[in-house]
Amino acid sequence: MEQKVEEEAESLDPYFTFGIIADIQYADIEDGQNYTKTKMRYYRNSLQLLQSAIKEWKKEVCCPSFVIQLGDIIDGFNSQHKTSTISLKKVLAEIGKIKVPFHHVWGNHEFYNFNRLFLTNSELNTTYLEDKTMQASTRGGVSSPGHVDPQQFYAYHFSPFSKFRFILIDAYDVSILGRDLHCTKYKESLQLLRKKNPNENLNSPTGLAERQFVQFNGGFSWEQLNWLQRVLTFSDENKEKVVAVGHLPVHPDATDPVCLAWNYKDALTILQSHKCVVCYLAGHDHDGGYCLDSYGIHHVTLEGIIETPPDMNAFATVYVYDDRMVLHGRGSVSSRIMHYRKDSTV
Ligand SMILES: Nc1ccn([C@@H]2O[C@H](COP(=O)(O)OP(=O)(O)OC[C@H](O)CO)[C@@H](O)[C@H]2O)c(=O)n1
Repeated sequence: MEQKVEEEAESLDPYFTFGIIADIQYADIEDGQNYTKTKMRYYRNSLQLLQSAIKEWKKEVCCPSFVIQLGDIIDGFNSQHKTSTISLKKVLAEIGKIKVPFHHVWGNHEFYNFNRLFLTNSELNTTYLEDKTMQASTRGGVSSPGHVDPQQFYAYHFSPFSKFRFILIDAYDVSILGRDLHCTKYKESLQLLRKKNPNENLNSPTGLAERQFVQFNGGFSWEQLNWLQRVLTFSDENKEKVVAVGHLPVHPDATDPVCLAWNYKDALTILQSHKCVVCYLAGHDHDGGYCLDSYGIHHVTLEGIIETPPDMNAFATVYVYDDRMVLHGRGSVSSRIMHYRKDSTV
């Protein structure tokens, strides 16, 4: 497969290419195990792996047009060590060494370190890269970038090439992470989480029928889902191909169920009801995952940098063509050829 992917990627000129990387979770602390003690986490080395991914992307014949950082850029331990700002600066300095735009997704570790107001005013808010041409018709109710209300959600879309659109969605819109304790969304999220998870430790999935209802996950508000509907309707009508992106996976066959978004079914139903959608990219589950759903949408959950041993790596370059995307994985990321669904628009 590896050789075929490289041959595929080099044989034709792609429309454009882009990089993907997930769960860097940098912290200047000793290596340690994950909560369940099944995997090592290499907190310092994650910065080196980011560096080598950037070197590789810079060396590519066709330099990526942009990179999507799928969330959890620094680890929650930074908060305890009071190193959140310095660690973020270090990671962003590395990212600054490649002159292509990074689109940043927000994951649970962003909220362990920062609140929404901080994130909104930080370099991790990349809504300035959004496509403004259809803003008025789709963004309804959401303030313009720079004045984003932290009570709202962090979601936007952009079109890097004619007839292709990427939509970043906010899987912590409904969540108790990052929200002010007094706001309605926090109170409603806590109420929902407590209803679904009777454990004293709300991070524990023990005994749950719906294992995704843990504190380290979140979900999508109806306001955001309606916005998503409107963007996808535009893309259908405009005969575009859409790649949706979020920190949390939305298909149970592409992840350990404990990593799914709370109301993943609502998001999935919407994505599947629009023939423009060809792919969904996520992070969060460090083991990674993949499935092609019954509607022909490719669900890629990218392996996490944080649990990737120092002598390996985990990132990818995606080559986009008229009939397929070729994902060239590095290290623990499998390469794959992802043909578009037959009914997708041309
Ligand atoms: N069974 C569990 C699992 C975790 N916790 C606590 O929840 C917080 C978040 O966990 P963490 O593993 O750090 O989250 P990641 O986003 O890095 O990884 C998500 C998936 O696990 C990856 O596969 C943390 O405070 C844990 O201690 C818990 O209490 N009980």
